[in-house]
Amino acid sequence: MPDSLSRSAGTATDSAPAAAIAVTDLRKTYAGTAKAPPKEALKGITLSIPRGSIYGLLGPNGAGKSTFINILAGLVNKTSGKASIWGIDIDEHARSARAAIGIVPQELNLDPFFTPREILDLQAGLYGVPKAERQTDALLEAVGLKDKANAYARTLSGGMRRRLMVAKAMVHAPPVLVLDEPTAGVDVELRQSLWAHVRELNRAGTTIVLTTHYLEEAQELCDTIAIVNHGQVVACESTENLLGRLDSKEMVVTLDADLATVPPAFAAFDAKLETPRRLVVHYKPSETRVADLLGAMAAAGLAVKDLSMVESDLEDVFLQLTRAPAA
Ligand SMILES: Nc1ncnc2c1ncn2[C@@H]1O[C@H](COP(=O)(O)OP(=O)(O)OP(=O)(O)O)[C@@H](O)[C@H]1O
Repeated sequence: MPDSLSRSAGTATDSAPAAAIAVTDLRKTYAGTAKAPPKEALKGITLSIPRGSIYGLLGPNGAGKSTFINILAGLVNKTSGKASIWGIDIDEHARSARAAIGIVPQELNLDPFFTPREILDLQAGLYGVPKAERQTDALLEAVGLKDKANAYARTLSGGMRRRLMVAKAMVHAPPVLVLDEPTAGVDVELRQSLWAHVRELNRAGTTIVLTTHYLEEAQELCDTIAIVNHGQVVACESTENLLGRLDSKEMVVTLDADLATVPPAFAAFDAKLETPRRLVVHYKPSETRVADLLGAMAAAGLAVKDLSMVESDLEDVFLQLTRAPAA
């Protein structure tokens, strides 16, 4: 096992890589069948997921999120490109790379006749974690299932099962944990408690990658968001910046008289003259009030005949980025 992995998730050392996951020009084309043509699911994804982050991977159905995760998990063979997990190349050191990642799949595939303790022990056995190093009780406690350690999995609620899945993905103490749609079909209360667990794991040093359809979930949890559409990254920036796109409104002003140029007072507002009588101004509602803009127009001697506002919200941004037809 490479040195870079010989540490627990909670004790990142200087030798730990800056990127928990790094992929370069990752491509996947699924082979066609007699009935279906080949499908290019990933069209050259380049991403660097910072160590210690909670990273959101968003995209509509069929965008390629599962393909991306399954390549990292070693479940799907990439067509081309490079990928490394915790600095370990998935081609050169497939086993070590897989040991650096824990995946919580969408489906709750737990054996109903095993108890949480047995399920975690079995999983630890699969990963070759020596008995003395197993953290079964600590993990069960971390996901709030200590008092259910010996209950049959079939008697656990949906939320408990999902938390057990998280613990199962953590038995080999991977520094990177991927949660695939962790709260699909989960009620609001449970969602909050799952989020709290995810934050706790992250505070303890685990890098979290989350795929979700819920913008609200990504907004709440993730420090960085990548939006994938048709197998391509269409946005990748801090959640703050992405939301910053929302703190943006457009005011379209119809004037009474022609203007030759944009008045200097509006240079800071990315103002444009669409026509000599149509001035478009962009502003941040958090910083600028409409009344101030109108005041500035009056001061500049502009007679406003009519005005309209164009608003955007996170959903608009997402839809704008993901509704574009495939290239
Ligand atoms: N085994 C496969 N064979 C052929 N095509 C596939 C296969 N798996 C996925 N695809 C196709 O590749 C594209 C990407 O699928 P993928 O499951 O990665 O998307 P996704 O973003 O995870 O979607 P969802 O949000 O619905 O889970 C889709 O068009 C899908 O139909």
